[in-house]
Amino acid sequence: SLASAPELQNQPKKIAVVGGGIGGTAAAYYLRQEFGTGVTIDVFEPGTVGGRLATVKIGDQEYETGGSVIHPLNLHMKHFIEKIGIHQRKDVPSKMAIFDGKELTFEQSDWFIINFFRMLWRYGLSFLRMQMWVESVLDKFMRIYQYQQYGYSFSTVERLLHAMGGDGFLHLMNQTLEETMLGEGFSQIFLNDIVAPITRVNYGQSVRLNAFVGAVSLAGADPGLWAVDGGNKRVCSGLLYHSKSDLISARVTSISVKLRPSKTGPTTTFYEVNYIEESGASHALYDVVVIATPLHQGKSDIAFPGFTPPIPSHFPGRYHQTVSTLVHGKVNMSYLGSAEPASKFTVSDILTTDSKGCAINSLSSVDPVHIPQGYKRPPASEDKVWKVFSPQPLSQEQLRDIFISWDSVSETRWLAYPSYRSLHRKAPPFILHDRMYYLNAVEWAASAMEMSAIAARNVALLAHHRWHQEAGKIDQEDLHARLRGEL
Ligand SMILES: Cc1cc2nc3c(=O)[nH]c(=O)nc-3n(C[C@H](O)[C@H](O)[C@H](O)COP(=O)(O)OP(=O)(O)OC[C@H]3O[C@@H](n4cnc5c(N)ncnc54)[C@H](O)[C@@H]3O)c2cc1C
Ligand SMILES: CC(C)=CCC/C(C)=C/CC/C(C)=C/CSC[C@H](N)C(=O)O
Repeated sequence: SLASAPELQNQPKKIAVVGGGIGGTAAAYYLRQEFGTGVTIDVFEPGTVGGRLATVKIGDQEYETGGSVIHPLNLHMKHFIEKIGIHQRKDVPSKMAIFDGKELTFEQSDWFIINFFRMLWRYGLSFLRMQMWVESVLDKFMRIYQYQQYGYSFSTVERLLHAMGGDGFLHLMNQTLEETMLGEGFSQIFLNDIVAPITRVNYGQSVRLNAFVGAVSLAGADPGLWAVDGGNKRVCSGLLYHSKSDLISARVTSISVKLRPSKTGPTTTFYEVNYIEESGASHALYDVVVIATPLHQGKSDIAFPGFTPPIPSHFPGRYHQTVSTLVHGKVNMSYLGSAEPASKFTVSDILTTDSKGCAINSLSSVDPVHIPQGYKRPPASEDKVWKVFSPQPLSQEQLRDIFISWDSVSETRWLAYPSYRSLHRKAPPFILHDRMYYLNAVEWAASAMEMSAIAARNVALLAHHRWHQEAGKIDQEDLHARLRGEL
């Protein structure tokens, strides 16, 4: 193997990270942590640092148009903001409603006790049982932090999931959320009324996505979600700065292996990264490469000529389109089938059921990325910013249905996350070649900021252990039992 060549026993001299989203910048941060100050880390990013963490300006304020909420137990994201010295956005209490394309079928009250009894009346203990099920998945999920703390890494997404939750987690990847929850005794009505609206707002997909990403989606409706003051993408620029990496504003077009004689005799292998920057095409040699962008149609187009076995530019499976439309205007209460006066309507998140009449996945009143002192979210009677998630761009007619007036519309068409409909096809590997790694393989388990951060730490550890031939830190079984009592 290339990693066993004697000249590789020292530290690598140059590492390339392809992609400057949360995955790539977190990888740069953890690679610096693993390999120390002697290595040069170049991060290639042709667009804005942040990738799918992005904001748009409306009036004088910025609003999140991509990844927006972070779970209170997402420990890497928490660690990043502490390290960078930025803060959580001030919390503005939110209120949820469910819309079936004709009317609001559920509206959260300001009072916890009223919500509790409404849910109990309609769905018995299903709501509480669902929270307990998600908590049990999260409990196992949290094991990854201890494994990573001790330096353990995994060569595939399946091994990583297995280390967290054993066969049970692999089983979640092979079953739909619908099958799993029906099997756990939840009713089809509960799935249609409550679970589907959550999977629709969070992944734009039905309850027939795999049960692992389904659980992550339900966790995305937990209380205590947070965001970063000034915009989530600040984490990416902060990590880039802290990792002391060099940002190269360029698109990588191909990566191939190059052999070079070394001073000591034996030939050394490098990766030649070809890229296009504003001034034209260029290339550079690296010891280690981390790909931190999805290798899928429409997401990136990187050729890997000359590898045996071949590395595809595009792995099987496709990314799901979610269009995020930010509208500054007044919502049309009669579109929501509501007779409530707009001045009293303070719901912030309107989720939708999987019914024919519903062209949108969600409609949310959004707050700016920085919450000014004394800020109160305006009621629906006032002009404010709404975010619509839909599978297709909204037509003028749809806009006229949903809003009575508006003065700005900003549309972002995202190839947002994998289409999780086809059940567990094997995820792509984390290791593409001896010293070339693929972070976004993790998105086939679930796509979320924290998932990219976990994969970033995993590939940095993998790169380090494989460079130094520390096989005992890769793909170890029974870590949970072995580390019990260690922390
Ligand atoms: C609308 C939407 C809402 C979401 N909401 C949430 C949420 O609330 N919470 C949550 O946790 N997650 C959410 N997500 C998911 C989350 O945003 C992603 O999982 C995460 O941002 C992925 O980060 P990444 O760095 O792995 O990939 P990306 O952010 O896609 O970064 C990849 C980068 O690589 C660059 N690139 C592509 N090709 C090349 C090339 N050839 N050379 C060099 N660079 C290249 C791209 O420009 C891009 O910047 C949401 C996603 C979307 C789209
Ligand atoms: C990875 C773990 C354990 C938890 C992450 C939970 C989480 C924050 C999931 C959200 C995933 C996602 C793709 C959300 C998209 S929409 C977000 C928000 N509702 C919005 O309207 O912007």
